[in-house]
Amino acid sequence: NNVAVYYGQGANQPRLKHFCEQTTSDIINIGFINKFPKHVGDFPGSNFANQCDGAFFPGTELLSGCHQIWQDIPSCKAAGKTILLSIGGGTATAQSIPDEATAVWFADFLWYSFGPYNSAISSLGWTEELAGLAFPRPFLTSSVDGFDFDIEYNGGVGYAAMINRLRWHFTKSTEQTYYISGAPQCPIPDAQLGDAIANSHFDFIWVQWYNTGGCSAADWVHGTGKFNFDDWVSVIEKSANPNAKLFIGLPASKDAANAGFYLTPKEVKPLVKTYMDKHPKHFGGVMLWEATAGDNNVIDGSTYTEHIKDILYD
Ligand SMILES: CNC(=O)NC(=N)Nc1ccccc1
Repeated sequence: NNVAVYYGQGANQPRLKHFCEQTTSDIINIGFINKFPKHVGDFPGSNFANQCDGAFFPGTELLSGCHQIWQDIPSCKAAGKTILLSIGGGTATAQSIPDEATAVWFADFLWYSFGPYNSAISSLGWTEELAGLAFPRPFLTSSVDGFDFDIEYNGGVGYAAMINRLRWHFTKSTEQTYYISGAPQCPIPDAQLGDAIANSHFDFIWVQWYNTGGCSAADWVHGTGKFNFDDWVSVIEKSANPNAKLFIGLPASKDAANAGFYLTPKEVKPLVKTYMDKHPKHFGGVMLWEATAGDNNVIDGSTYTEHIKDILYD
């Protein structure tokens, strides 16, 4: 079982390698690509909070000086971490995919800009003169292991096409395995990712069981509502990848989510044990929002993230 954490939006967060030097997290979602292309040829935009140097590729909202992330990804991969680039996030309230052509363009952009470096297609010193001729490399020669879809608004159309295009790129690249993951909210069907989950291949689904009362992890602990892990297993079994792994998404500290959703490690343990044992085939582990909050939430001398890791491995 794995611990997946989000990185990139933490308050005063340390650089990425701080988390790659720890044994606690296995999958790190770097968030976010928080602006989406409006049409073919348009660039997406990014935000990684205090990381990067504030410079953008000219004429875009895409950060160009993320030297810490560029430097740290190789050591993260060497430490056996899976590094995914997360698209969307809680602030992408006005983002959407207007049509199929833009979905394919967005997928190509992500692949050539953040996937395996190919000097024939992407330029390390991208300038505006190269627009339309070459893709930029925000993390320079470093590449990610796949893409996470944290689509919280205006979803539905376009994401299945985008993911299927990324899958096409994945099959062309035999040098390593690439992954697709998603972070739906707990109500079923998820308005934003339901269509994509049904029609394109996800490897990991980490449900945000901490934003919506009635189906949350806190509901299970408090004996309210209906925590719906079982129902999400059924969704996955009917999806384009019936073997996708299902993770329990949780807030890593009290102030990392809306009031009432945070659970202490003692409260989490029976929940994780119950569903790990009930669904051994689909249970993938726990996702935490987010890395820095978990690191700063020290309980009995261990971080929250360490407590979660221990619960999964005890
Ligand atoms: C993995 N994605 C999220 O956790 N998104 C999100 N909106 N989280 C959140 C952060 C603070 C308050 C409520 C939700």
